[in-house]
Amino acid sequence: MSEQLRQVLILGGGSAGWLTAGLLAAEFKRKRVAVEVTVLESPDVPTIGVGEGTWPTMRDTLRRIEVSESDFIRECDAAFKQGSKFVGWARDDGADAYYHPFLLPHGFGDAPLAAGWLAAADDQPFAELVCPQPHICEAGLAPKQITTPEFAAVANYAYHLNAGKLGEFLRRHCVERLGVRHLRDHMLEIQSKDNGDVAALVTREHGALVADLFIDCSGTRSLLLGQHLATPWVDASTVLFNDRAMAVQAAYPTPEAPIPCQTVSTAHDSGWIWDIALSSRRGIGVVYSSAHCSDEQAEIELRRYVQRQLPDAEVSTTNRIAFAPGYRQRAFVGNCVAIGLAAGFVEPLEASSLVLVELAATALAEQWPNDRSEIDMLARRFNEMFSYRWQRVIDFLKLHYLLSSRAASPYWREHREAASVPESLAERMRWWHHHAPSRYDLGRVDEVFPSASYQYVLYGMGFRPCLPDAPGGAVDYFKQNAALTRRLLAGLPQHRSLIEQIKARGLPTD
Ligand SMILES: Cc1cc2nc3c(=O)[nH]c(=O)nc-3n(C[C@H](O)[C@H](O)[C@H](O)COP(=O)(O)OP(=O)(O)OC[C@H]3O[C@@H](n4cnc5c(N)ncnc54)[C@H](O)[C@@H]3O)c2cc1C
Repeated sequence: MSEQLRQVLILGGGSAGWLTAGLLAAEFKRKRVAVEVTVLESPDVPTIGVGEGTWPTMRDTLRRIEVSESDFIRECDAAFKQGSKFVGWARDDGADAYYHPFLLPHGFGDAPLAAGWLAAADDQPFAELVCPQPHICEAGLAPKQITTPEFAAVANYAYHLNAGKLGEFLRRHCVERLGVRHLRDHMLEIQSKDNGDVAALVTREHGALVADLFIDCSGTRSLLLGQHLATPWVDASTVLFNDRAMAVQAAYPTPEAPIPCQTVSTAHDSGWIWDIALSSRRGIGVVYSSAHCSDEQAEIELRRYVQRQLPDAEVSTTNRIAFAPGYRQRAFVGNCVAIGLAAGFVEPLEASSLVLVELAATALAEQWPNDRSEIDMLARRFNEMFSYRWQRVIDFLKLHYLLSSRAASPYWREHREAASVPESLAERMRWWHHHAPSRYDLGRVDEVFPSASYQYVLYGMGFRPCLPDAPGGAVDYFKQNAALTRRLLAGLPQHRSLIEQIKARGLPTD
């Protein structure tokens, strides 16, 4: 007899728990499937409190969850993000900078843009030649106008947001609009069935909570997949060395100060510093490797950066975070699936964590099993897909370190040692000496980082391939990009001004 899945229990009420609850409940509502979604969140264990930069997928995620973009911007102190600016990653003197924007290069796939850029030989950075977004960001402009409907873009965008407020915002929406049940209680132990499936989570106040499927969003503790089921851990620390972070919040100098529309990632001797501009404040943090840098030195780097960028700013106390870079070899075992930090985390570079949450929860919602007999099939597909995704994320992040010429500190030199480079990346690097990254390099649906992202980072970091193609029609696309850039610079509002207008009037909803 088939056992239909009627109850799903999500352990954890951080960003992963609530995004997952929202995506599942909204999909069940659309499909008229009667599945009860419960979120169990401990009053004793705080959420991690960071994770403020997103990927453009977040627009589709919020739209699917059926929230209003204007409300989200108001309530989560959100601002727009059009990509990342990398400062000082290529050279020891720190004077280099390049953009990884969210818009694809203009003419991508239609003309040999990289060959055209090399032939132009006028020192213009690749991203600036092929994409308007670096120019839009440098001018402090927003990616849309007040007349652009919610979630629609003039220039592709993601968000910077307050992680604590996002959880609160999603909780309210999920409970009030999507019928999600919320329990604030601490899980004490896990009960199992004879076949190894989880039967129930035993809580302090509500006793044993049974469900058909359990989602582990318990953060780095990974209580179900890691501790209870002991699924193997894939250690990524030999490839990506960072394992510590410290974060502060800094006030804008004046209420009118511009809001940067990109994440700024600035390299230091043993890691890098993120600078994420919300509408209400900047979130700034240092990421580093404890094997290469003491906590004291990292804090000095962080304070020095804040002092340089925002002299005299009011700065919060420091939030210190330790993490182990890696991921669960299988995130879906029996009737348990891990999403978010419980499934893994490598480091915050390029904001790859929340996007994996969105992809995992969407994959689960869209392929919801009809009964228990389908779970094992789904688990195999899910594990194969996410193992691939983790490997691609690790390769892409490693690329940022591999291409650096920084040589003054062991951290950067060791990042280039062959033993630390995954063979999958080393092989692609050999290929990219004579070919521009293309869809043939990364062929899956929903690649987290598409081949355009590799072009932006490779060429931004100073990698100069020897491409056999003639520049062909690339020059026409460069001219079109320049014309498009002029039009956008003339037509887009200042970022802060748009945020203020949205707060006052809201965006159109169709
Ligand atoms: C330094 C740093 C910077 C980051 N920056 C980014 C970024 O810019 N962009 C990005 O996409 N991601 C980023 N991330 C990752 C991002 O923070 C996480 O993906 C996101 O916050 C999701 O966390 P989570 O919900 O999995 O875990 P958590 O926020 O840790 O939530 C865990 C939940 O589990 C609950 N819980 C734990 N134990 C129990 C128990 N016994 N009973 C009941 N409940 C329990 C807790 O109460 C909590 O609600 C960053 C991570 C770090 C470490």
